[in-house]
Amino acid sequence: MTDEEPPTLYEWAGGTEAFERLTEVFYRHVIKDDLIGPLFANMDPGHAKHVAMWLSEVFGGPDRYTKERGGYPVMLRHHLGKAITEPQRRRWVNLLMDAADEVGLPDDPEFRAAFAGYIEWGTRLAKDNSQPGATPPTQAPAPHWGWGVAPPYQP
Ligand code: HEM
Repeated sequence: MTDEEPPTLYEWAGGTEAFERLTEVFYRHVIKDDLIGPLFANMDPGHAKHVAMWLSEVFGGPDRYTKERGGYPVMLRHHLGKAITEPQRRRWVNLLMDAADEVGLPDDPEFRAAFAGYIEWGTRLAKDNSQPGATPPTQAPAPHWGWGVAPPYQP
C-alpha cells in the first residue's frame, strides 16, 4: 500500500456506522450530565444522527450534512445564543472522548491525535459562535480533516 492514498479518517474509524454508534452513546451521556445536559433538554430527536453525519463529512466521508442539512453555516447557527462556557465546552470534549473509548473507535495514536485535533478546533468555534453578538459566516465550506503530521502507522 506504499503508493496508495492513505485511508480517510472516516474509513479508518469504521464509516458512518461507527460515527452513529459514537454519537448515540455520547448524547445518552450528555443528556444525563449536570453541566451540559440542560443545554440539550429540547434536542431534536435526530440530533445524534445529524452530528454523526457532520463528523462523517468532516473526516472524509460523504457530504450528506452539506447536501441534506444546510452545511457549515447552518451547523454553526445551531450554537447561536447558547453562551457555551469553557467548562461546558471541556465537558463536551471529555464525554465525547469517553464515548470514543466506550464504542471502541480506533485508539492508535495517529487516529486519536487527528480526531482530537478536530474536536478541539470545532468545540472552540462552537463556543465562540455561541457568545452574545457572534456573527457566524453565512457561507463557508465544511472543513475537511486529515491525518496532519502523523499519517497512519505502517509497521
Ligand atoms: C466539534 C464540536 C461540535 C460539533 C461538531 C457540533 C455539532 C452540532 C450539530 C451538527 C448541531 C446541529 C444538529 C442538527 O442538525 O440537528 C449542533 C447543535 C447543537 N450543539 Fe453542537 N457541536 C459541537 C460542539 C458543541 C458544544 C461544545 C456544545 C455545548 C457544550 C454544543 C451544543 C449544541 C446545542 C445545544 C445544539 C442544539 C441542540 C438542539 O436543541 O437540537 N455543541 N451541534
